Amino acid sequence: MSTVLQGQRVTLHDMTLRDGMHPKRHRITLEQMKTIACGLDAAGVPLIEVTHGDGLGGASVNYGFPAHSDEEYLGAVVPLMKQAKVSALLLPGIGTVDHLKMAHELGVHTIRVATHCTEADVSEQHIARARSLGMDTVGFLMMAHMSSPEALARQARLMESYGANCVYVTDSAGYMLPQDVKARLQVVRDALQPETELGFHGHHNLAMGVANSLAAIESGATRVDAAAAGLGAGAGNTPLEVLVAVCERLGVATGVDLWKIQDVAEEQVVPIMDFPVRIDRDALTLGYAGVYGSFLLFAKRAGERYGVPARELLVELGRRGMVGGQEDLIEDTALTMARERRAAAAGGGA
Ligand SMILES: C[C@H](O)CC(=O)C(=O)O
Ligand SMILES: [Mn+2]
Repeated sequence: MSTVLQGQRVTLHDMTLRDGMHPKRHRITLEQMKTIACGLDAAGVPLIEVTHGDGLGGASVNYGFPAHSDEEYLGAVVPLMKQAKVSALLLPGIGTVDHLKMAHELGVHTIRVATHCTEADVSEQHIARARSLGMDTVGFLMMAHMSSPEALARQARLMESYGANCVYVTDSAGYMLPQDVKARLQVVRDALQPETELGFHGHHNLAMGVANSLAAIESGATRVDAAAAGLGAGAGNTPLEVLVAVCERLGVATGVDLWKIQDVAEEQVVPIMDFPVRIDRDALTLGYAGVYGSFLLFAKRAGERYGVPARELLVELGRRGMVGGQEDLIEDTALTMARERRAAAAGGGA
């Protein structure tokens, strides 16, 4: 592998302060946000995402109320950055064009417009507006394991046609194996204009974060997402400090200082975790069953409330093919499963 990747350059995009909001229930404090962002900046991380875990405008009953508004987080972090640029995620329907304008006015450099992998058409106005504002504009195709490489390529081309200068293949469930990543990225790469960048966002539910990121770089990705200490939904994102170390061994240039990023992970990120972000049985089930990463805590809570093991609930969510935006149906499914279990128990006793 080293001969293939030697001499390549990749832009690492930090997720700690956005995807990491999921395991923090969106309650990272402003002080934590600023300290970690400054640590990432000093370590040479070129791009840092900051918003509610579900992107701009995510503050709601459905997705969870954050400790601070997107404006407060972005307003606190952007002016402190010495070299890093800041990005914001936007899911059309949750975030609006007004949120996009607010982020632009606060100095956000990159906007990432995220849709389910079959719904790129809902990103048109947001991508077009971001591009007209001169922003680095990224299309972000979530739950990409649910689409064939060819179907994904058609959606990627739509995003490109709206003005995206980079398109991401997003393994929201941490389900993909390196062969799945390669199959998709190679076809998407071929479908896009050569000047359009390709990106990959991984989750570590099957411990494939680093291997999948390398498969993505081999397939032409020039942007890869990762989080310090892996702080992200499910078993977390690809651990940034590990990816930096492996890239260095392979001769892939990241511009990130390995010792400094290790220290950020160890001294600033691990201490703010509410629980160890690791591959426990429920996070592993997300990856195994192909379930949206941010459903983890919802499933644990609903499982406890209705007496249904989270693992069984997650398997059922996977079977039903539930996708981001259907968070309210998790409780609904748990209720149905609890009723069925009661009925089965009563029937068994009769
Ligand atoms: C809103 C999601 O958390 C976006 C993301 O990071 C993913 O799909 O993965
Ligand atoms: Mn994610």
